[in-house]
Amino acid sequence: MALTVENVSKSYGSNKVLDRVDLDIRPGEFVALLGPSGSGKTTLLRIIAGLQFADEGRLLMEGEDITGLEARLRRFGMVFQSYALFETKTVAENAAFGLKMRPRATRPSREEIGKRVRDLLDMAEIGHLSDRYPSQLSGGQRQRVALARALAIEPRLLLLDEPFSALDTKIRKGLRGALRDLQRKVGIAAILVTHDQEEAFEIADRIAVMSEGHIEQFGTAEELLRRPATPFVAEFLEGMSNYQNLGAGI
Ligand SMILES: Nc1ncnc2c1ncn2[C@@H]1O[C@H](COP(=O)(O)OP(=O)(O)OP(=O)(O)O)[C@@H](O)[C@H]1O
Repeated sequence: MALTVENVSKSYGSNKVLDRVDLDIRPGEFVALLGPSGSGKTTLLRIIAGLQFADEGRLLMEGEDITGLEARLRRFGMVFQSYALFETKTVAENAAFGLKMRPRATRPSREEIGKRVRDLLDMAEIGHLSDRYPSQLSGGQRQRVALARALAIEPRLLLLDEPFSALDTKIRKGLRGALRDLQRKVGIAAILVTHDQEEAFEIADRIAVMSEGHIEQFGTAEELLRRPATPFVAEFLEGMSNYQNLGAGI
């Protein structure tokens, strides 16, 4: 397994927001955490990222126990809803940031950084924008920069929290394919938080449907549609029964 989440629980005061969550992510797999607002998706992702810590349970990355490891030592790439680019740096400088910040011993040479950044920007189809500043980009282009920056550090895992939710529907749909292609090419496992059923179905290999702090069912789109494990899953995915017609995933 790439990542194993084992028996993770988290409470805020008397509010239990995660209740004994288990999740296994295979190498190279794209997993979506799908559920309504407040179901605990972001909390689970933040615990995986090391930005918050579980009250109970363990996290294993490639067999290594990372439960107490601080975020910056996990070597995970992260993309959030807000673009969080450096406005005074160009696209290429933004993408190179994580690499340039590395201690000298593990930092690639300037030439290697330049090449890696160029390759990633090309893969994200924004190579022609490398000298622009964020203010000169569209929302979709900014998210592509954020994605290239997250991947530049050669992360062990890519974490995405509603990365497209601030964008309009048409751009969002275009970015789904770009994200999936890029993740496949780079070949690392990824976890996407979304409340959008269609987005999860289109991008993910497997989907964890969450409700009230636990995982109702974890499976492929086909498994979830054919054999919903609970009435909640059946109801939450009700509108997706014609998904085959969208032509992806299953
Ligand atoms: N720092 C916090 N302090 C107290 N309660 C919190 C905190 N963060 C989250 N919660 C609560 O935990 C529950 C789960 O929140 P979380 O953000 O993980 O859900 P979500 O499924 O990601 O929802 P959304 O799609 O709205 O972001 C919610 O009831 C929320 O109010």
